[in-house]
Amino acid sequence: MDRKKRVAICMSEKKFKKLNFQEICKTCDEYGLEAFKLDLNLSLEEQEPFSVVLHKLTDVITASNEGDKKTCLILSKIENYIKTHPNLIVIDPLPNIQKVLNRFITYKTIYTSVSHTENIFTPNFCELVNPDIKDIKEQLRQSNITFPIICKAVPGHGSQNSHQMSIIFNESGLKDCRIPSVVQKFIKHNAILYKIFTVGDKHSFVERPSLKNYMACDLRKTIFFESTNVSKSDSKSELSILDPQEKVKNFFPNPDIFDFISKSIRQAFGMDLLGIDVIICNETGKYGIIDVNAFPGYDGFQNFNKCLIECILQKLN
Ligand SMILES: Nc1ncnc2c1ncn2[C@@H]1O[C@H](COP(=O)(O)OP(=O)(O)OP(=O)(O)O)[C@@H](O)[C@H]1O
Ligand SMILES: O=P(O)(O)O[C@H]1[C@H](OP(=O)(O)O)[C@@H](OP(=O)(O)O)[C@@H](O)[C@@H](O)[C@@H]1OP(=O)(O)O
Ligand SMILES: [Mg+2]
Repeated sequence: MDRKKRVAICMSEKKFKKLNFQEICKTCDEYGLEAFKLDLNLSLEEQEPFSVVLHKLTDVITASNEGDKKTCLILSKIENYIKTHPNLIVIDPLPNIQKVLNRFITYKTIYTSVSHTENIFTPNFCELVNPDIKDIKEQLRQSNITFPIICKAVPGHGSQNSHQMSIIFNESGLKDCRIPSVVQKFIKHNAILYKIFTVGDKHSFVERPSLKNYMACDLRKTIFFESTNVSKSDSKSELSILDPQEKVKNFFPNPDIFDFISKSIRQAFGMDLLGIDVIICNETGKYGIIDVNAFPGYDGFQNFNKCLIECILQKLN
């Protein structure tokens, strides 16, 4: 009898726990596959055979991008292994993961692939590399970015400051821009965020809390915040409470547009496991893509394990 095909899974212990590795093993077994934890500290050859690598190596790749020597060696080992085993299925391919690790590249990729359509956009953005305020003002002008702006760390995943952000309301706040960073125009969206979770050709979406309708203001001080406190399913941030006197007209989300966004982003990034953050502009009703993540938490995605294994099987066949 043929041996079961083996799926090598490689991620942080924290992610293994969240994913519930035992459950994944069970589902794999039901579908005729065998899952095991790949140990990057051992030789990969020693752990053969395996046909698929399923990973969340965003933290490893980011540390390596940032020059950490030990992590560079680990990453080279796996990259060389992939190079010499062209039939190995890697979910998702490492070069494609790089696109979501740098927010500037992420936004450029969205801009050039999906944002030309009528209802979908990515808010105007630019990369800041020079702390000179005159230069920052000029960059904002050239990129057509008006206040308020949101300033984000360049690495979107895995770095210590990936999730530290600020909202800047006026020119005097520009001194608070972290350098380097990516700046994006703030879009008012009635404090509602939609997370589209994609697994291969399937997706679903959930509603989450988000930032309230901030407006430009000459006197207002910069707000610094941790994005991890704002848009989780149980977040109760004071930054999300709409002004009581504000009358808001909510747009009902259109599942067909989410379907289109999921397909377009999957194609543009060449990835199967994606989290896509979308807000609906409360003035135009257009769908703004503000963030793309590799292998997100999938909190609220029904039958995730089954969809994941079906996605793997599709690639194997
Ligand atoms: N351009 C924008 N306009 C308005 N609000 C925004 C914008 N960009 C981000 N936000 C708000 O800030 C939050 C964090 O932004 P973003 O998703 O880029 O951060 P992140 O750290 O990459 O998040 P994640 O936890 O998804 O990895 C969003 O959930 C949303 O509430
Ligand atoms: O931990 P959570 O379930 O919140 O998942 C978050 C995930 O953390 P994890 O890797 O531990 O799963 C984050 O990855 P890192 O930036 O930290 O690499 C990022 O993808 C968030 O977008 C996910 O939040 P979501 O978009 O799904 O709400
Ligand atoms: Mg996000």
